[in-house]
Formats: sequence, structure tokens, C-alpha cells
Amino acid sequence: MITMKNVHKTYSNGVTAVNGINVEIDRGEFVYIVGPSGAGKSTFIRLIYREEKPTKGEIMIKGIKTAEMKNRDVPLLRRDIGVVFQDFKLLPKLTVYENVAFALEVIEEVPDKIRERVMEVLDLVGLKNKARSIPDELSGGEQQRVAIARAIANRPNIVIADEPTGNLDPDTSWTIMRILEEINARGTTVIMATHSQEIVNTIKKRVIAIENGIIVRDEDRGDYGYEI
Ligand SMILES: Nc1ncnc2c1ncn2[C@@H]1O[C@H](COP(=O)(O)OP(=O)(O)OP(=O)(O)O)[C@@H](O)[C@H]1O
Repeated sequence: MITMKNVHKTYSNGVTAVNGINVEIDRGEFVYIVGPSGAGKSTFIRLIYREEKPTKGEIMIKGIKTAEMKNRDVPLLRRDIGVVFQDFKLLPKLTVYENVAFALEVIEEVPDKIRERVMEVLDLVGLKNKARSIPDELSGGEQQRVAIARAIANRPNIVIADEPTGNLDPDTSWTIMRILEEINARGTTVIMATHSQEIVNTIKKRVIAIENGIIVRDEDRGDYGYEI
């Protein structure tokens, strides 16, 4: 589903964040990306949804070489990849309902389908009763659940989460993890960058450790592996 061959990324300031990554992630996997601060985890993630292009090497998503993709085709790729960020990135003036509906309006889904799907994903994250609230009226965990609902509204094959529990307390983090596990159980590939030793060591999944822009460890049901 996702293949990287000898992928490098050097930013325009000369920093090489990814320095020769080879990896294959299959459909339906749940993968943690771990490693020290500045190791290249976010860059690795941004390369997958083509927020960044590699300076060298090849990235294939579902058989398509993303570097060769025309800019106008990028939205098509992004439809298949839902992204969740540490800071939620909800639109502050829109309601919960509108934030999720927005993801479906941009792909020109028909209004009846939008209504149905928005309520379905809000139900999945347990927030149907907050549909009319605006983000400021929600807790951090609730905002992250809205962000997840938005990310999965299009039924993407891949969900990428960059430190999704980074701003949340432990209890709320477990709720977010249960939702990500549920999404994964339904067949979606989940890739999650995290600094949470507790989560990685408790909910055992494939662990890819990145240091200085390369993969130094790749284990099924691995440990977090760093002291905190
Ligand atoms: N847009 C950018 N322009 C220039 N350099 C960048 C950019 N983004 C990241 N970097 C640099 O690339 C390196 C890797 O950063 P990246 O954000 O990928 O690491 P990370 O593992 O996600 O770190 P953290 O755990 O702190 O989020 C760092 O040295 C960082 O300063």
C-alpha cells in the first residue's frame, strides 16, 4: 500500500530530515513511528501525504509514484489519506457538524449523503450530541475526536496521525487510541507518530523507529524502546 525506496528529504535550509528510508506498509496495518525529537518522524509522515516531496528516491502509494503525480492530482491522493494532527486543526468558526461536512463538500458529495455520513462518523467517535457546538466549546479530547471524524469521513484507506495524543491527558489519550484501533479493525491502515511510551508498550503494534532520518528498528509488536 505504501512503499518507500531509498527516500531522502533535504529541506531548502540544508537540513536532511530523511536520509535513505526503505519501507513497506501493507493494507490494514497499524504502525507506530517512534524516535527522538528531530529524528524525521513528521517529515516521514508529510512525505506520505505529499505535503513534502522527496529530494531523492521513490514513494508509491497504492501503486502510484507520488513524485510523478501532477499537482492537480494531489487532492485525489489526499482523499484516500485522512490526516490527524497534534493540534487538531479544526476550523474555529464552524460547528462540529460543519467541520466534518466540509471534508465531504470539497469532494462534492451529494447533500443527503453528507448528512448521513457526518452523523455516522460523529456517532463512531461518540459526539453526535455535540454536532452543533463550535470547537472552543469542546475539550481537547473532544476536539481530537472531531478531527478524527473529519479524517475518516471520506472513508480513506489510510489514516495518518502525527502525535494525536500529544496535547491530551492520559485518560483522553486512551479514548483516542480506542477510536484509532476501531478504525483499524474496520480495515483502514493507521500510521501514528508518537512519543508515548505507555501507549506503544500497552497497545502492541508494529513499531518503526527513526533516528537521524533512517529506520533503525522495525518490529512487529515492538516496544517504544526509549527512556523518557
Ligand atoms: N519545513 C522545514 N524546513 C526546514 N527544516 C525542517 C522542516 N521541518 C523539519 N525540519 C527539520 O528536519 C529535521 C526533522 O524534523 P521532523 O519534524 O521531521 O522531526 P520529528 O521526528 O517529527 O521531531 P519531533 O518529535 O520533535 O516532532 C529537524 O532537524 C527539523 O528541524
